Amino acid sequence: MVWGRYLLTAGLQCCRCRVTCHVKRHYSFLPDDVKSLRTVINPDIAKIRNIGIMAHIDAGKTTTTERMLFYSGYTRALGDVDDGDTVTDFMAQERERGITIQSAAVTFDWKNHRINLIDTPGHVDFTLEVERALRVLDGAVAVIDASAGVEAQTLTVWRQAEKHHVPCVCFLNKMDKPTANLSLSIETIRQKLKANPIILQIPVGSGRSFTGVVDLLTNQKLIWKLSSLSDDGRLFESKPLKQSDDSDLLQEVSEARAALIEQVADLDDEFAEMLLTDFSDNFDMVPPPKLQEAVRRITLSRRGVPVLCGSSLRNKGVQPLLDAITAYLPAPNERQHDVVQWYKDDLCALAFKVLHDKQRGPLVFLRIYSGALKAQTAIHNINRNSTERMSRLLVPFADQHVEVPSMSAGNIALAVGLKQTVTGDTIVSSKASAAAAARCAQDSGTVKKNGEHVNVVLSGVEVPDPVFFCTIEPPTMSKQDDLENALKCLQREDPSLKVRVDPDSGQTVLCGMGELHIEIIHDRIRREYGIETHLGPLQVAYRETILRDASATDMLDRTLGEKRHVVTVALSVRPVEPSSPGLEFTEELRAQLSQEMMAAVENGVLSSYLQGPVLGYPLQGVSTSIQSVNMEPGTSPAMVSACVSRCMLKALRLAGGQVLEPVMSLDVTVGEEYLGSVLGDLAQRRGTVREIQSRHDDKVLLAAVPLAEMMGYSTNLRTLTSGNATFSLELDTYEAMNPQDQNALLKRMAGLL
Ligand SMILES: Nc1nc2c(ncn2[C@@H]2O[C@H](COP(=O)(O)OP(=O)(O)OP(=O)(O)O)[C@@H](O)[C@H]2O)c(=O)[nH]1
Repeated sequence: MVWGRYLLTAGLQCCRCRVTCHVKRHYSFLPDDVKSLRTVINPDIAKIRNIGIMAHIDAGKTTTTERMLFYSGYTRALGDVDDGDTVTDFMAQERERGITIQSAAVTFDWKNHRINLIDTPGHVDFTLEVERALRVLDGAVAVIDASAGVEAQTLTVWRQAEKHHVPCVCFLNKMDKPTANLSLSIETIRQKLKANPIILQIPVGSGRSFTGVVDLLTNQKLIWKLSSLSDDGRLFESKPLKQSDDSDLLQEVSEARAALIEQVADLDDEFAEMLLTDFSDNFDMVPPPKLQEAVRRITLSRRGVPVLCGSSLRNKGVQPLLDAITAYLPAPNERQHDVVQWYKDDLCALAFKVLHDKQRGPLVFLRIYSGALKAQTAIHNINRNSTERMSRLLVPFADQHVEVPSMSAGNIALAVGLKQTVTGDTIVSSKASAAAAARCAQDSGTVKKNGEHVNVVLSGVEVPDPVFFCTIEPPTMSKQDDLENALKCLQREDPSLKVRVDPDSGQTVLCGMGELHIEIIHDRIRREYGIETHLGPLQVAYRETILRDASATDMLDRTLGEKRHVVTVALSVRPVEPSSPGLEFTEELRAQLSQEMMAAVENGVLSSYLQGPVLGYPLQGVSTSIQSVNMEPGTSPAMVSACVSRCMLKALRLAGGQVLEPVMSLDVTVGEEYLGSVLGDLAQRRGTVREIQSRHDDKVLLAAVPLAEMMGYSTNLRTLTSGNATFSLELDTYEAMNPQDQNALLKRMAGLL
């Protein structure tokens, strides 16, 4: 049986209604024709779309993904986030909490195209997951709640997509809500995302009577006549707009289509020229495929963003969204990736995610940029300078995996057996291949020779600094090794989780991106590794800086065994902008010191930046200038480092310390009647209100609040507003604490409060 979408043209007998249809009806596939996972093969690269879905929390990413899987024939029933039975949210916590934590890669086919789709989490604690996904994707769908317009997290993710030059399509979801507003949503795309929306569809009906859309390219009306709430929306009518249709709709469509043609002509010279040459009499006669090609060029160059609308939950508008993904978003070979050219047809892949599977060990998600990956072969990891063997190769289908013998460029694959590879590593076929690529890069003359591997390694994923930390203890000392192993595995999966040992207490410390992040890690250790751990109180990752310039000198004279080590150091420290370089040597010193001694001095300075003079938090905004380093022959680099560190401590103490606290930007959307209580609560949390916006009956509160005051905020907000508020929190900046607050913190830390 052929799968894919059926088109029953006028006059054919429709298999569902058993009557002769006079309109075109579209089907995703026949009712019992569920796609077999075994049919996964390597597709033509031009037909691959590596796509991410990004959005604000609760905008409907998971629901939309589920509908895509269903309409493309990979699932038999519609998953529902509210019932906890979706395919992509497969971790136990995800099902229980109804939110997406880990990006699950999903592969499916739509109209002869292979779509590799990554469902990305909307919660700010998991921003790194989004960043990782964007690094390896070629295009993205931004799902926006049409009743809210662009919200905070969409903006954050959009900026990340811009950074990686990822072309996007917007899907205005939840058009079935009475408060859905197309023009408001479009305006927020313009205002907040600073993007150029290209409206490709006009909704038919609004709120509960939203029944479908008019496609402005073809003037076709796509209507989902759902007979009941359980109707799955596979069947929809597609018929041309007629003069007998509602006159307001006809007028709206005519104006929107004219505006679309004008806008596309403004943005695309080729289209403008064709319009003036061939259709100057009547622009409206321009053939839909020509319009589509121009919209594609505009999308790929990010001069504009196609906008579609629908309601995933009510099963309307998802099939046209899939069509738009294949029509407007780029194939892998239409994207430029930094170092890939040097590998030509040799393998070059990026590990962008690691998962731990109890049976199979680490599973590494790889984006293949060039060449092919074959099961049961050795690969070379350039970052670790190691060669390891890949036992099996899988195609990820949410929590199921289909085994394949090989995968070609443009695809996303899951490798089994790679024990050393971590997120961000570049994988090639052999050491010789990496060397050949390096030679090729150097011969081209366009790349400087700055280190053996630098030019041939794909840029990895930026990991933000964690803002929260807490101690973690196993139930008994006998479980310490198990805990260390669990944390090692979790860290390989999640580079935003940091683990360190407190030098004073010897306790293990977890550092994460937020309360929820740490809570989830704690939960996973219990569920997946069977260890009941105890978490200490959650603490804020403060930083420190200095208040003024200061200089110091120090001398170290120590005899170890037979050897005498004598070194004298003079240096000065000064406060600078956080982005300024943290260490300067005079020209004279550069000439005088060997490479080894320079590195030893640098070590001494950098290690003292890890512990500030006030409370021992890492330092930022400090620059050190080394004035002199004099040593007697035979002095070891370790002694030089030790002397520099001691001297730094003196200088930093003289310079006076200042604690910096992380300040978050907070967005709260709340019903108007609860605004007063939310504002009152914020005032008690040292919050500063920046703006209060109106959105329908809701208020959107934008504020800055110190992270230290945000512990337990979600529970508190829920109580204050009886569950009628949502919020998002994002690190904004580090700010100097005022003397009163700093004193209170010092006392608290000393156990005096
Ligand atoms: N009215 C309406 N509700 C929707 C629609 N799509 C999704 N929802 C509801 O919105 C809520 C959030 O949907 P999800 O699909 O979990 O959203 P998400 O963006 O994946 O959420 P996170 O994974 O937590 O970021 C659920 O209660 C859905 O039932 C829609 O088209 N209309």
